This record gives sequence, C-alpha cells and structure tokens, in this order.
Amino acid sequence: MTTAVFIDGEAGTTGLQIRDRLHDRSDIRLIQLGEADRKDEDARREAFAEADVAILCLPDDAARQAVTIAGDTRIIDASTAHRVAPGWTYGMPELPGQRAAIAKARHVANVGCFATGSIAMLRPLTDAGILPPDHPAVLTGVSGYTGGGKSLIAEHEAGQAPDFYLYASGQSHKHVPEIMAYGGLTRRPLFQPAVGNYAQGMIVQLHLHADLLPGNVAGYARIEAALRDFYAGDPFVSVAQSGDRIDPQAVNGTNRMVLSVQGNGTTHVTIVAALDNLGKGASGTAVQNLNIMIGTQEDAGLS
Ligand SMILES: NC(=O)C1=CN([C@@H]2O[C@H](COP(=O)(O)OP(=O)(O)OC[C@H]3O[C@@H](n4cnc5c(N)ncnc54)[C@H](OP(=O)(O)O)[C@@H]3O)[C@@H](O)[C@H]2O)C=CC1
Ligand SMILES: CC(=O)N[C@@H](CCC(=O)OP(=O)(O)O)C(=O)O
Repeated sequence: MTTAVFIDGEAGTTGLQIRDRLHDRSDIRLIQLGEADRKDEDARREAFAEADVAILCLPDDAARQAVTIAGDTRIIDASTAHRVAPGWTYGMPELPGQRAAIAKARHVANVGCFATGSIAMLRPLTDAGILPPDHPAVLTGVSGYTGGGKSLIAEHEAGQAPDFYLYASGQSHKHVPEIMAYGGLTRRPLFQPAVGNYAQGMIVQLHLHADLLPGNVAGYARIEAALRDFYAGDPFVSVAQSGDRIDPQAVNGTNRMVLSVQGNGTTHVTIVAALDNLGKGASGTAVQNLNIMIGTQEDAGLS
C-alpha cells in the first residue's frame, strides 16, 4: 500500500529537500502541482483532498491558510506557525513519549532548526534535574544561509551579504517559545543566533557555569552522562567526544545530530549540537515524522 503525500511549497528550499528524500520511495506516491498551479487555491485544495499526508513548507501565514483548505488530511507543518499551538503535536521524536504521540497525530508541527539543537541539549538536563526550570540559559548558534530560505539564499549568492553576522539581537527569535515549552524552561533563555556565508549546516551552543548549578554537583561528567542516557539507542542523535574544532557542516546531507560537551572538565561547560539546518533541522525530521505517522521504518529514506 502506498501513502499519497502532497508537499505544499515543494519548490522552496525545505520542500525540494523533502521531495528528494521521498521521490524514489516505492511506499510513497507524491502528488505534485505544476508551476502554474502551485499557488492556486483550488488546485491545492484538490491536492490536499487526494493526499493521506500533506507537508507544509510555506511561510507562517501561508501555512495557517493552508490548514483551512486541507480538510481532514493529516498535516506536518514545517513552519513556525503551530509549534506551540493547542491541538498540534510537537514533531521532535527524541522527546519522551513523542514518537507515540506523533504516530497517532493528525497535526504535527515540525521542530525549528535552532530549536532542534537547543531542546536536544536542554531537555536531558532539565529532565534529570541538572538544570532547574528557571535556569537562566544562554544559547548561541550559527547557521548557513539556506536557513533563511529563498530570499536569504539569493542575497548571499549575489555576494551581497557579510561573511558572518548576528541577527535577532533583540532577544526576539521566533524559536524561543518552543525552546522554553519543550526544553523545560520557565525562564526565557538568552538566545543569540548568527548566519555564516556558507550554504548549509549549523551549530547551537548551550553555555553553562556548571559550578553554579544547584548543589554544585553538575560536573562535566554528569552532564555528558545525562545526554548519553537520554539518547541511548536513538537512530540519529549521538554524543561525541569533545574536540578542538567543531564544524557546522560536519553532518550535512544527513539526518544526524551530534552533541558534544566542551569545556574545562569542571566549571566552564559548553554543550554543542551540530546538525544540518536542512536535514535534522527541517526536511530530515519532517520525513522522520512522516515515517512515524505512517508506521514505516523510522529511518526510511534517511541516513
Ligand atoms: N530553510 C530552513 O533551514 C528551514 C525552514 N523552515 C521553515 O519551512 C518553511 C519554508 O521555508 P523555506 O523552504 O526555507 O522557504 P522558501 O522561501 O525557500 O520556500 C517557501 C516556498 O513556499 C512558496 N509559497 C509561498 N507562499 C505560498 C502560497 N501561498 N501557496 C503556495 N506556495 C507558497 C514559495 O513560493 P516562491 O517559490 O514563488 O517564492 C516557496 O517556493 C518556513 O516556514 C521556514 O521557516 C524550517 C526549518 C528550517
Ligand atoms: C538563518 C535563518 O535565518 N534561520 C531562520 C530559522 C529557520 C527555521 O528553522 O525556521 P522555522 O522556525 O520555520 O523552522 C531564522 O532564524 O529565522
């Protein structure tokens, strides 16, 4: 039996990457619209009706509108529109109980790219009681320019962008609400993202004064052990040895995320998550969520 999948926004950065991961699969039939129809509401409504699952790869407002014409079709939304919305299941399979919730969900909100790295580092520590919920977390990160979709890609490829720059410096980044909700934080974290003048791949960092954590018991080893316990047996997330150079492009083209605990071994600790913003940060996780929803092997079409 095949599953009919409609990617709304297939011509965009995330949509194309999902299409590439699905188009050779014998268990998936892609419903595709031509250039003339891809933004036509009637054509899209028909495509939704024909699909078992639709994947929205659209700007937030267009994603909200798409839900209104999608009927009963199951949805995975790659945008930020529904990540903390009532009635939506958060599409981060690594979180406790989330695979079972995604498997039966009608509406799945795919996790954001910076949020993937941030929550992956925070949640094992809040669940283990190493970080209290009101911990004043400090997160930084850098992404390749494909993270900003077609418009940012055009700016960089025209040679009009700096080699490196900070943005969202007003502490207003759109991923903060989901980072708090699913990272287990009640206090708003500091989060400073950046863009590098390279296409793809990212790192996210969580900076900790480990000696100031409650009970002063959260040394480097305990933090690393909590991460290893949390991701034991996970198909895509691993904990690596600390190292001098961490390349944001190291896992490009894969659905993997590699965590490592850097620092001086005792007091000053930085946890690092390396992932592909278009892989584990977007399209890879969307396909992983699809696999879970349709009950096929979780890593089908993914490496
Ligand atoms: N890039 C990334 O790393 C990540 C992106 N996301 C999210 O995924 C979503 C898509 O992002 P991304 O692929 O980067 O963006 P792009 O700008 O590359 O692609 C968006 C696509 O949506 C199309 N589109 C816009 N409005 C409509 C509409 N009303 N009906 C049908 N199609 C429409 C655009 O058409 P046109 O080609 O004509 O512009 C474009 O093809 C966003 O919400 C983004 O925040 C999530 C995680 C990571
Ligand atoms: C480099 C860059 O601009 N990145 C995007 C995040 C991409 C992403 O994850 O967007 P979603 O929230 O839709 O998932 C940004 O910071 O707005």
